[in-house]
Amino acid sequence: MSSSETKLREEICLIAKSLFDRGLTAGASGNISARTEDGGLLVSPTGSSFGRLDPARLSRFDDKLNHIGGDKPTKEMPLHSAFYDTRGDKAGAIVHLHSCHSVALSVLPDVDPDNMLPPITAYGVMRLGKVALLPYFMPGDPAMGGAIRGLAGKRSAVVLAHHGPVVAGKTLEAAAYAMEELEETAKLTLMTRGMTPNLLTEAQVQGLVREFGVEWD
Ligand SMILES: O=C(CO)COP(=O)(O)O
Ligand SMILES: [Zn+2]
Repeated sequence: MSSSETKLREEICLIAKSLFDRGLTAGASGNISARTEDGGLLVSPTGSSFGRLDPARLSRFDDKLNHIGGDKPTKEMPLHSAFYDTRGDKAGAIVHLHSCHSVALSVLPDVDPDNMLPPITAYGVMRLGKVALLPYFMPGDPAMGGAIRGLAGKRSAVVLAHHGPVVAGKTLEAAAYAMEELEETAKLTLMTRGMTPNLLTEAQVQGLVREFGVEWD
């Protein structure tokens, strides 16, 4: 095994444990994947806990998405592969969690499905762009992949209603950072709901879009 793959396996498990330890996903929920140097994928096994992923047991796929090693992969492979297929180089890793505030916001009325998070903080806008709210699907339903494909690669982050957020990043670290901003922004949104908070203005949002190349179309 290449040293970069050994390093990536360790990074996946470290980041997953950090997310789990801070309560961003509980029990055996969530899944994570990252592109390997040879164009394949490393993926968390189905039924595994983010608190105890084992680098040696991660599911390994080749560049044709054949399962070539490790434990049985997450049942959300169609979700992950839809992001990789539609976002090209912009998707080097995918993180899916069951994060409390994101899920709470996903079930409230009057949430804009095209842009579910109000522009409260600069980092929320910078790291996420517009976040789409997708309808409910049963966990493992391959139709989730179809819903992601329907976004045509224009969104790096979505929330599945009654379920949880999914974020694609260029790197695993970028995907994790964006995921943390998503959950923090959902929390701030709930904390300030009904209080008519001041939001970033359209001009301030557009300034971030230009300066940081945020996807906002
Ligand atoms: O979050 C999950 C389903 O949406 C967890 O499923 P897996 O254990 O198969 O990854
Ligand atoms: Zn899930």
